[in-house]
Amino acid sequence: MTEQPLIEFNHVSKIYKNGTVGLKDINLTIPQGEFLVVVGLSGAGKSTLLRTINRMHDITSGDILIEGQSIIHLQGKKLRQLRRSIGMIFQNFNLVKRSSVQRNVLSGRIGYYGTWRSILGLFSKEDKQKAAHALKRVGLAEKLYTRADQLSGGQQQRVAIARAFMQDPKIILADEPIASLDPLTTESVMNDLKKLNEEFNMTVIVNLHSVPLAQKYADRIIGLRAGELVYDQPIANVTDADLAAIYEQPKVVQLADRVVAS
Ligand SMILES: Nc1ncnc2c1ncn2[C@@H]1O[C@H](COP(=O)(O)OP(=O)(O)OP(=O)(O)O)[C@@H](O)[C@H]1O
Repeated sequence: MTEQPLIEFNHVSKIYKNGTVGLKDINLTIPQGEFLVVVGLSGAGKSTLLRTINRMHDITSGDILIEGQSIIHLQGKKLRQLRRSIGMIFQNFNLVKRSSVQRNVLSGRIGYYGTWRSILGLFSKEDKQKAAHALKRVGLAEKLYTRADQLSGGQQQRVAIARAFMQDPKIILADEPIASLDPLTTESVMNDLKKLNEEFNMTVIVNLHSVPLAQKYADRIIGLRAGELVYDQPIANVTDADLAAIYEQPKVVQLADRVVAS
């Protein structure tokens, strides 16, 4: 008997209002606990793919299932529950810069609180302890009361990872999490994501431009090109030549596009 995948894309297409094709007939299954890396040229649809999983973007056709349940029509409480179970890491960290690190990390718990308690910031003692623990995990225990904008980019991204951890998510979506970081910091951020994956069996889906990092961290690599899934292999089968092919510039088409666009 095959195990039910955690996430399933069935013939998923996304066309933006202006007619741009974001995703084209994507069929994909992602098992629980996988560290999946999505690669592809800029504009290939990587962010779109990620954002359909937590319904930041709605799809045009097809279906997306999580644990066998379609998510595409979820509303209200059910949608909030879905989003609570999915942590998101952004390229630009998305912290509240003028708030303390503690407050930023605690905000990962908001999905578990009623509206008023969230607005008033009345977090429980347990959650404050959990926040301290989450920060310790990413090596920032001593920064609890520091303002977020006083941290380096790498530290801010690690706070964002601690915030995602606070959600107790099943899935972590990371959209170019290291794009604005130096190589050393990059490794620590990727290691933090890998730890969540290995220690808590969280499913991690990361959009990356760096081929070496994709090869170092992924269990499996998928490639997108112009919204289509053009590559899908477990890491053991991935070759440099495959990855180079995904990143090959479609020169003729691009030149033609520019002429049309100019
Ligand atoms: N809100 C939007 N409205 C219209 N088109 C969009 C929108 N967001 C993305 N697109 C287009 O959809 C396509 C896929 O974009 P997407 O951001 O998913 O690509 P990407 O692979 O993540 O690119 P990058 O690596 O540059 O982040 C692109 O052609 C992009 O211009």
